Amino acid sequence: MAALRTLGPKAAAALDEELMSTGAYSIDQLMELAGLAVSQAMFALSPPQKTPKILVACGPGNNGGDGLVAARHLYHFGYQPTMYFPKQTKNELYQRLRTQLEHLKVPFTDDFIGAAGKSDYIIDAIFGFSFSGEVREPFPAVIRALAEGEVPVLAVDAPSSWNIEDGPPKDGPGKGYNPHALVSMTAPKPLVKWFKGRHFVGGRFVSQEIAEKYGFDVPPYQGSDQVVEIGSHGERL
Ligand SMILES: NC(=O)C1=CN([C@@H]2O[C@H](COP(=O)(O)OP(=O)(O)OC[C@H]3O[C@@H](n4cnc5c(N)ncnc54)[C@H](OP(=O)(O)O)[C@@H]3O)[C@@H](O)[C@H]2O)[C@H](O)CC1
Ligand SMILES: [K+]
Repeated sequence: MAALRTLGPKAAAALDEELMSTGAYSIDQLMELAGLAVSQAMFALSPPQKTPKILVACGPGNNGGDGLVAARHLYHFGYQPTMYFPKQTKNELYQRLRTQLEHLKVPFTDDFIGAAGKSDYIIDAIFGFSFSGEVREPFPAVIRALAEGEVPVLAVDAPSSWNIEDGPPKDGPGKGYNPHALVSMTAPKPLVKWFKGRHFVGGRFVSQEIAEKYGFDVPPYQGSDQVVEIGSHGERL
């Protein structure tokens, strides 16, 4: 079966822009749908009875926002999330997402490595399609720990530190990082060519017309699922 078509970083950013302008979506809505999809991918990988303790690492951009939303849904699914969110922007949306978690008494930690050692699963919501260049502080040690750690990782949209077009870094903290699972938001990015783990697509709200305009495929979602599992490189299963 042919692989789903991929969406490069420029097209992915343009799609988000269109969804938020002529598409009439707000960023809050897109992030809520993305975070819900992440939480459903986590549930499909391993239910809370098996892996209750989830460490959610959030970066400063919208990839991190997806992680904040996912953690709230995971809490309601019965998991015990812990947040690592070292670089919070002043943006009001992120403050609200954080407050919602604080009301649920979801803990925030500054000690990623200590928390990782006590976790059953890690969600990597550090960088998505706007990552570029060398990993800057405070993230190199975190990315190194993801690359070298034993705890399985679910990456949101991209394994953080991977180049969106060219895949895994040849050196630096992300060298050798190949997470256990990936959930691509809306469509796989070109980096999936190098990905080896379990792979889901989420974002069940985009019309066929928009998918055609941007040159990607709407995957075969089932029932009321917000995610569908596909092959590592985007093949239909
Ligand atoms: N429909 C959808 O598919 C949706 C997907 N969403 C998610 O949004 C991300 C893309 O979000 P964006 O805000 O554009 O960017 P990122 O989160 O990927 O990253 C931006 C921040 O990362 C920092 N950054 C970038 N490069 C580096 C680096 N080399 N070292 C350290 N930090 C880096 C950058 O920080 P600054 O310090 O420079 O400000 C940015 O702040 C997409 O992947 C999806 O997960 C949305 O939820 C909407 C719907
Ligand atoms: K990520």
